[in-house]
Amino acid sequence: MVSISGSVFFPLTVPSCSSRSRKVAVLDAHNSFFCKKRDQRRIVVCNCIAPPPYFKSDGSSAVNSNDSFRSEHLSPDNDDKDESDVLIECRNVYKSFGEKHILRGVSFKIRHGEAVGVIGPSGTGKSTILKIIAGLLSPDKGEVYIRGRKRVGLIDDEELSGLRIGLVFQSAALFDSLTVRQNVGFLLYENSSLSEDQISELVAENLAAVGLKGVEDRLPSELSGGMKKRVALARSIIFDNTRKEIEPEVLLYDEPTAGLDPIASTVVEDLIRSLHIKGEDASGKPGKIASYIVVTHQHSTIRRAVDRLIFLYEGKVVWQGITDEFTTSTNPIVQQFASGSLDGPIRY
Ligand SMILES: Nc1ncnc2c1ncn2[C@@H]1O[C@H](COP(=O)(O)OP(=O)(O)OP(=O)(O)O)[C@@H](O)[C@H]1O
Repeated sequence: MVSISGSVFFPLTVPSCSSRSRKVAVLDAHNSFFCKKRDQRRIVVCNCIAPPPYFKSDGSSAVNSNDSFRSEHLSPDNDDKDESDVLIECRNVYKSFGEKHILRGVSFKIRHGEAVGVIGPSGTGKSTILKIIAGLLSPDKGEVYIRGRKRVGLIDDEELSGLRIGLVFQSAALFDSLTVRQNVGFLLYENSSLSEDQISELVAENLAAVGLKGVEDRLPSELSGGMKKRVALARSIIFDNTRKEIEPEVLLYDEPTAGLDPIASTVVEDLIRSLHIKGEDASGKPGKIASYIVVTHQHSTIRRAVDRLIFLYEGKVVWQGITDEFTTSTNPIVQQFASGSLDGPIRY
């Protein structure tokens, strides 16, 4: 799954072992497709490379990732801290669309083991920064480092850095004409040499991890909104487990609970937690996600699904803090956003 300038690339044809597609489709903002030769651009969402030695065997970091964020602060990062567990760093990132200057010097770090929320008013560039981290957009200025290696191009760079980065779209972005099995196993049908049976087994396992069983043969239209999001999560976490390497993975969630009722939101929030290495998935296994970032507007998601918050406003990080500080902060921007007040520095 690769996107450039707002277009998302997906393999186009229905996956089948006998005829692995050599084409990818470009899904534009209006969900229309056109074909593109796969060889023009490699599709990399899940590459499996061993973690560096500073990760413990259980996948957790040897370094306590949260110590530097015990108190809120405006400066994006604590530079005195050990850098060895930094998975992603945005350094002074700028991005404009035409005359719209969206990101104007965004800097932050995501460390191994972190669960981070990115919040801020609408249109402030939250989804844009996720796409830049995922390698779907390139910054106009500034750098993104993936495990200390500067991203030079777009998504292919992940392969060099040994970090799988998955982006879970707000809309779930499932293929309507494919079954749940084909949607979840999509990249494996396309990119692995696993047999259909092996892929089916992995699909069932990953659906179980998100609390879904027996839905493999259904079409997306036969699922509720919450189920679709869970299928999208299963698709994000599935990988070829016959490869020997253990891969750390970062998941980027773009408004995962938007449009869900409060209970369905809670289900998805808990699911996000359970997929994290500090959690346990629905089938009782430890989660596989090393770190994740959630873009959200929902208070419940802020409270339930993340430990640390990054507040974007007018193209910059204006506040960072642990989740508990969000409602007690004396920062007027944060206070206004947390209370939903019309009075304050944020103007609509
Ligand atoms: N590919 C693009 N081309 C032109 N403008 C874009 C593109 N992508 C985003 N924008 C614009 O950039 C701005 C920031 O968009 P973005 O989706 O990152 O904001 P956001 O903070 O995630 O907003 P929201 O909370 O409403 O989802 C918006 O004004 C949007 O219209």
